[in-house]
Amino acid sequence: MPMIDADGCLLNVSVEGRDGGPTLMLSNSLGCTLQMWEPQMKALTQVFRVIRYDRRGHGKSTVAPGPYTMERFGRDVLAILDDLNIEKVHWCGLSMGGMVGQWLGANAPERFGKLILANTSCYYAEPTKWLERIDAVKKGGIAAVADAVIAGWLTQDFREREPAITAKMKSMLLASPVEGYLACCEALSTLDQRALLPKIKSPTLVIAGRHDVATPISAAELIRSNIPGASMTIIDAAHISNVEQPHAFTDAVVGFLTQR
Ligand SMILES: O=C(O)CC1=CCC(=O)O1
Repeated sequence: MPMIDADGCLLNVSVEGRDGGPTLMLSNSLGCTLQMWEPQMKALTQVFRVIRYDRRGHGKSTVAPGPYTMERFGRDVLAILDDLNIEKVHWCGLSMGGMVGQWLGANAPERFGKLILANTSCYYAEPTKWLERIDAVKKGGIAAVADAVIAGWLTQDFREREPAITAKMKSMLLASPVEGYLACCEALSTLDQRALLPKIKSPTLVIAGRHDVATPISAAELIRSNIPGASMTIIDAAHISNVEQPHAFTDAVVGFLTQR
């Protein structure tokens, strides 16, 4: 896996899949590493060259000092594409990954074919929940918020049915570097990309989770209705819909990206 330098921050990047096929870049949710895409990798790598990466402050990437912004995350992605000498990719980002996708779609449209913005938001009307989370993590580490976060990621039904997958997701969250996690929460506490959405011209699919309370269907609808021509699919899942409903998520991604 290459480590790619983005203005002094080393980003852990993985490139797999069909050589010469169209390229799809995947972007993670807060508190997740590139491993969150494992349920999709077998199917996606048959059709696409797939790029995954750990956002700065997460996984094996450098925990560069904050503050972080969506622009910083977007410029990290452009640094990866430049380093790999890739002109254009399709984008699928979940949660924070979808927020970075909004920034890229509006600010670097020539580098992106189609966009998939899953379980995401363009702004938070109530940023206090992020300030409370920052406070709790500063006092008690990620363990202090882990159960509540996991309850938002996966429905109770899924957690009871799939305890091993749930435990794996919780370990991933708990392994997040605290400083990187906090810097991302700070970026979320000031998020407002509403003005960017009408500038997005790429064909866009918005994916929402029927049981997602972190970024509810109303947040997805706000994004869909402000991006010209965007469509929306609702999946029977909570926030991390690609893990909770891997087949429905993969089918939505492949269907949208391969349709003419
Ligand atoms: O981790 C969460 O609580 C949910 C979330 C919101 C933005 C994001 O990336 O994850």
